[in-house]
Amino acid sequence: MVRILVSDAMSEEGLAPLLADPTIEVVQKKVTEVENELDTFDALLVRSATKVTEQLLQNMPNLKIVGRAGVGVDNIDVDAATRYGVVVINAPNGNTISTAEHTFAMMASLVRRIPQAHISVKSREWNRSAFVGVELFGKHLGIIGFGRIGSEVAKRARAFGMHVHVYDPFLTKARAEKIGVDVCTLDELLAQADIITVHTPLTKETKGLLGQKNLAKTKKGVYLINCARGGIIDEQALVSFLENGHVAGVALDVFEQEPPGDHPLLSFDNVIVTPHLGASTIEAQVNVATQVAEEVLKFLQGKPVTSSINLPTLSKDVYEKIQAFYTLARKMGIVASQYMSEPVQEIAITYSGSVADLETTFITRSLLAGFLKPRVASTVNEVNAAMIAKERGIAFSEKFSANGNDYNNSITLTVYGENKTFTMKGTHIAHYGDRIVHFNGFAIDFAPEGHLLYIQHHDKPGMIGKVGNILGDHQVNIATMQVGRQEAGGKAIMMLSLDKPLDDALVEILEKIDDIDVVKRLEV
Ligand SMILES: NC(=O)C1=CN([C@@H]2O[C@H](COP(=O)(O)OP(=O)(O)OC[C@H]3O[C@@H](n4cnc5c(N)ncnc54)[C@H](O)[C@@H]3O)[C@@H](O)[C@H]2O)C=CC1
Ligand SMILES: O=C(O)C(=O)COP(=O)(O)O
Repeated sequence: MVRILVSDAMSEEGLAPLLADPTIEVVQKKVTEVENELDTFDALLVRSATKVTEQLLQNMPNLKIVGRAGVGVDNIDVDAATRYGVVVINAPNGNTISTAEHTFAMMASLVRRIPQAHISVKSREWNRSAFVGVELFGKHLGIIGFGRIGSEVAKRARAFGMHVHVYDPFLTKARAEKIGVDVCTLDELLAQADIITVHTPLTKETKGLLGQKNLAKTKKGVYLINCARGGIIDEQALVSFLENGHVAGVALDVFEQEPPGDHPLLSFDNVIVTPHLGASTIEAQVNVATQVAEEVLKFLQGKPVTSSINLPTLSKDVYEKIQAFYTLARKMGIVASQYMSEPVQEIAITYSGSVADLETTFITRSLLAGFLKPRVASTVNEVNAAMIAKERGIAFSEKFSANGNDYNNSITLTVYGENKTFTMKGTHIAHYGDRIVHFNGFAIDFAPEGHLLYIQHHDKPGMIGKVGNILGDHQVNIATMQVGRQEAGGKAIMMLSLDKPLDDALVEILEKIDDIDVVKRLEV
């Protein structure tokens, strides 16, 4: 039974695909309420409240995937998740509209002082002159971060007759022109805007982006809005610009610490606040929960996920095309790693023929994961394979060749070890399966599956018989056997597929046979 922990409040409707699956048990409890069973969960679903720290990941050794029902993953230690081989996915667009609408609600509330007026009337006052606002029409709106939410805010601002200026260092000119916004530098935006709203992720670059220095470049009387992440506008700097009257008003949905406690910002009359409500609509919550639930389900069924933070993303079409090679590559990695039982410095992969035109990132990661699996104690998979290879000083490279060299497609793997170099070539044949067609310099044809026994020997009459007899005497049945040689009477190999794995004693007996040079068990 697969166990999924849902540790933040999530829409039941969105979680329906998981709740309906009889092979899945969904536990809707906080991490602190299930401390004794953390090691039993396969998946963890969170919003922004649960902090997925390295410590939590360590306490959840069975965890395979973290699903963030929302956009920001700053509450998740993605690097640590990657190291532990845990996939992190999010729901990148399910709450875009809700957050853009909330930003607009905050903007209108800010310039018309609606929250303050509301409190006043509820306190039985009727003071119309105290709440004179300004129009949005004709004002200059500066949007910092022009992704999903920023661009939805821009559309609404234009409908309100605002002039929109955008700063986003990653925005392409073509996209900006298509949307018809004025793209400017940060300094230009700061100098022109009557209202500034931030819509970036919280990163090293954006933390404190609107701090002492940049706030000083804004117009006196500027309004500021943060419905993105606490800390993009530096809270301490903000306090001083409110105190000196430079900033006319601030709307905050997010805080450096949530909840903010008794923060000095909360005592300013012209600071309006909401408790991180951008995504809190029925629609957004159904959307994000549905997105992560469907993605987690796909992942658990071994299908590709499309919104992963730490894996290359794959469409269903691409996945279907690469699937066969993905499996072949994994098996080749496992075989090569066992054959090369020595330290390895480099792995070179050449994709030839039809496979060379495919998205090979995943195939390479699969091969690396297969190669590293017999060598590392921790979980290794497509998420962390490249990172672990790097940590272990194993370089890897990919080459592509349109020519399949007698095969419609092939993957050639060369492993450079401390003492020797090993090469193998595999191909996938439709309706036939995975075949290894070159092994260690020998042309051969075997399926990389099950309990394999590789023997390198001198090409002499009777060698196959000797091996066959010994295995037979020890009740080891040979399922298939392939042979190859470089030249008559020269070096030759046998690749046997056995019905059960060989024990050490039998390997030693085989090694002692005259004219046998190498005996290797390969378990795939
Ligand atoms: N208040 C709430 O409940 C919600 C908050 N959010 C937050 O809103 C923010 C934006 O979300 P989306 O628009 O969905 O993300 P997005 O990824 O679509 O857009 C972010 C944009 O920021 C830009 N950017 C990155 N670094 C920048 C920098 N140094 N300067 C200027 N621009 C930069 C990127 O190029 C990108 O265009 C995120 O921080 C997200 O976590 C999202 C949903 C709900
Ligand atoms: O999606 C995001 O980035 C959000 O900030 C929404 O957070 P929440 O899921 O409401 O805790």
